[in-house]
Amino acid sequence: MLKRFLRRYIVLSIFLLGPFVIWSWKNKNLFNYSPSEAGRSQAHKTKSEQQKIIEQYKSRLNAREEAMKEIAMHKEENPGRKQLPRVILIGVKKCGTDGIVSFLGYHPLIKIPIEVQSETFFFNGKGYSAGAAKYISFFPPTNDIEWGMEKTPAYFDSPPFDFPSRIKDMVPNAKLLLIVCDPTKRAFSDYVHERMRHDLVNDTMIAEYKTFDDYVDHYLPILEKLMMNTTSNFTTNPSSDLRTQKMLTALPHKDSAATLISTGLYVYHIHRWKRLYNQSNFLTIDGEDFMANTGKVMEKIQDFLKIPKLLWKEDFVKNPDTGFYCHRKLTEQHLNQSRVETNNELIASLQCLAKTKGRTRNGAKTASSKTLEELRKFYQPFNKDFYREMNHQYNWM
Ligand SMILES: Nc1ncnc2c1ncn2[C@@H]1O[C@H](COP(=O)(O)OS(=O)(=O)O)[C@@H](OP(=O)(O)O)[C@H]1O
Repeated sequence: MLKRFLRRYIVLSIFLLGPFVIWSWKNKNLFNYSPSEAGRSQAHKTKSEQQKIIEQYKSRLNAREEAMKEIAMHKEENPGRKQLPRVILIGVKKCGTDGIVSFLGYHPLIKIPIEVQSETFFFNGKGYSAGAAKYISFFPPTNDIEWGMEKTPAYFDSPPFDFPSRIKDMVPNAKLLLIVCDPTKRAFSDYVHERMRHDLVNDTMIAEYKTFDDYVDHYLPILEKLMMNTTSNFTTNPSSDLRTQKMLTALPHKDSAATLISTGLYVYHIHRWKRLYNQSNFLTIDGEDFMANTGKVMEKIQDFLKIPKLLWKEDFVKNPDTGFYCHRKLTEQHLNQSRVETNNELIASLQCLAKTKGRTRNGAKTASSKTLEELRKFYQPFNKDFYREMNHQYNWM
């Protein structure tokens, strides 16, 4: 069934998109056009150039609508059943996990457990001992072409040390997504999050530390000391440093507040996942890239999952008020717009993340530059090791 569906989608796409691909290659210079910002940067293009581009987009939109109809029909004939998910987003907390899962939720083949706001906390929660039936109960029914998905940001650095095998054993074929980000910014974001939680429910691990400066003043020396005593002493071979990996993974049980800093020591946490997962079933996303180029990253994720690319980069539009990308499905109406919409009209048409997202990254809350600098210095050698380990140059400061 899946093969038949994919075959029809591919044939339809080739039929409708083939001429478009050839045409767009020949007209590369026109390709700065983003209809999601229709009218905003079009002054330099002639009317006929704009018209050509719009017509090409219309063909793509038709192909997408046809694919959506196929999926809806397939869904009607095959309502599916409750089963294990096929995608799990394992973290990292405060790096954009909500953005990934919320935006993927606009894909008609991705099904997330809405009742628990997509977070099951199954593998690191009390329910784990209840087994697969309990886990399955979280997910909406899925058929052969649909993908159940959950995210629990704390999985990445959750104890016990063999935590990844909990997932691998129960859902052996699941694809894992991981989003990492600048650990200094992550730590501050996590602090603000925990502080808000404290103000709301009066129960968090950082209650005593009234400011981020207070928190870092207390905890950074503790972490520095712990890491000084590692065999690798800030450098060289974190993969062989099993003792440190285990020590860091056990930290949440000993002193959970320390995780605001220890979570960002990615190079030590990544190894236990790498032992079980390879590039075909584990995708790591740079959260800074996700924030700056949301649509591009969403396309990359669909490629990795090998699902039809029905979310396009043009479906993500920056909110001029917050600077964050939001979802707005491109339609013919946007292409036909005869005038530039106002900011208010634009904002009203966007599907953005909840207001609890975007507290620190857009500068609404800031930390002292001295504290941030101290943290940056601490993370620097570990970041470098992580870049080397991942064979990717992340541009974190
Ligand atoms: N599109 C978009 N809109 C709003 N916010 C965005 C977006 N993309 C990434 N982010 C950043 O995501 C940060 C929250 O990360 P998480 O969703 O992983 O947080 S959580 O672990 O689920 O609590 C959140 O961190 P804060 O700025 O500290 O609130 C945002 O900076």
